[in-house]
Amino acid sequence: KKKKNPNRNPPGPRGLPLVGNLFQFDSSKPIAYLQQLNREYGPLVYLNHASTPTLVISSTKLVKQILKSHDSSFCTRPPVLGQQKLSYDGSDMAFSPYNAHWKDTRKMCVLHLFSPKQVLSFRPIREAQVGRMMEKVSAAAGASKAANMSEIAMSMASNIICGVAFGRTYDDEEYEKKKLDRMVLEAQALMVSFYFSDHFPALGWVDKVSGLLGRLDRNFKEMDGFYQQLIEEHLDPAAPKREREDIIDLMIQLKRQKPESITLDHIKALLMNIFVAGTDTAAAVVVWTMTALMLRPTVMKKTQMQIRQAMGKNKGTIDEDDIGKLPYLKAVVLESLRLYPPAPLLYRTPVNPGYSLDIDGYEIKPGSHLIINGWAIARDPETWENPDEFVPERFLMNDDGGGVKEYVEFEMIPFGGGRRGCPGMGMGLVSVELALANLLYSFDWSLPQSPDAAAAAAVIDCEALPGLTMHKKNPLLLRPAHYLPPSSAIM
Ligand code: HEM
Repeated sequence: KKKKNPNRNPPGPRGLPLVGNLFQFDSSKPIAYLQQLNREYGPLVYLNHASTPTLVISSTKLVKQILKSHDSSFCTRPPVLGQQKLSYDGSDMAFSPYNAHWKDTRKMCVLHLFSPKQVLSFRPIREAQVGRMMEKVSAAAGASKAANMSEIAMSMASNIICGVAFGRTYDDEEYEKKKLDRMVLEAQALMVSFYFSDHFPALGWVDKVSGLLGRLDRNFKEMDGFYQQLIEEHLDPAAPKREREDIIDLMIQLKRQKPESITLDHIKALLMNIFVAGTDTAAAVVVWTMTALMLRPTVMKKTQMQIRQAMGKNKGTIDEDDIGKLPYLKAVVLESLRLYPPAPLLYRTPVNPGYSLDIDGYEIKPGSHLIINGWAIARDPETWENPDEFVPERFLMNDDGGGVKEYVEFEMIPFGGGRRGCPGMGMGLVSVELALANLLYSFDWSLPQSPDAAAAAAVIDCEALPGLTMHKKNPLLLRPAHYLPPSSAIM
């Protein structure tokens, strides 16, 4: 085994005394910052975040070492104050440390909540919400107006999750819905905020004085009240019967079977995960895929042609049974997930704080935090031919379609990997494919006319907002035109 620098850290930028590289990390543009480091120092970069050694990993070869060979040692999350508070101190799955609770919760979710059978049982919710989305787009087309696809995709994804999680959907203008959206957005921002307490425990008071802890507390109480009310409604024997079982019903049944291991806080924390991890990831995939296609008219044409040929002119609405007949669309979604992963950074730290690891000849110190840069990994030139080009064909079995190849594990990681990989992948993918199939089948798309060239360019630029999920910064405003007469295009 080669030992390049047994006693030295991997390469990285010089830091300042005490704070190290902490304040060099540009959290408003994390991907651009990490890409710059990758270019300058290679696929393994060392950063000193106050006293925490932080490693940035940007190649398939290295990510395999972590998520495959050393997964059991690196499947816990670094503790972050905002995430701990909003997850009821790790009573959830996504931010829980790797422990017996996480193992039980993960098993329960995989077996009962996100199983293929359960995902299938939510199919009517997805199809109904995609239908509502199509009505909105159709109204914009009828009025020859631009549709705000960022808002429309978010509303669809959020209504699917509300239906799945607690059996309710909302109108966009409803007060409750606006309140929920605001709370979830605030929670997401608080989860990635910078807390002095995380890096300099002695300066924890700064978080209090700055008002951050107050905001965190208020958001927690608001969200907690919302979950509490939902659970009470589900427990109320006089409540009207719901059409189908939702996640809260399933959790209540599981709690009855195992009252000692499932508490109300566990149910609430898991609801938080489903809102935070399931809503805007799916919306972001729809928006980035439409953006990618608008930037590449030839691929857009080919995708629409393949869908329209496979579905014929009288399909009306594409349903989930049809998706298997659309290999090119599936390849487009995979290529979009490769180049625009909505959650591009994965976070890990050793399960055992004393654990040290040798990566690529460097000894990684105990207690290090790892940032796995999925954005760079999916562009690794050692793995991909023309990595920066959008080529859906790379996922097809052959030139005539003939089926879609699965991507090779760790060559791209849009759903993460190893034990902490996304358990909602099946549910997320099917919603995204159904939405895109319908949008591309029924409408032709163009950019809104704008006298302002900069505003017009922003519509399909690729600037992203910072956060756990990478959203397009400028809303995607597109003009839809009915490809078929409206009566046959809409259910
Ligand atoms: C297309 C949509 C989605 C994408 C791209 C996505 C992506 C991801 C990624 C990158 C991770 C981190 C994995 C890791 O650290 O290795 C993750 C974790 C997770 N996702 Fe998803 N996700 C999607 C949809 C969903 C949905 C619909 C749900 C639930 C309804 C969900 C629930 C979760 C949970 C609970 C975790 C945490 C798992 C753990 O820490 O054990 N996701 N997802």
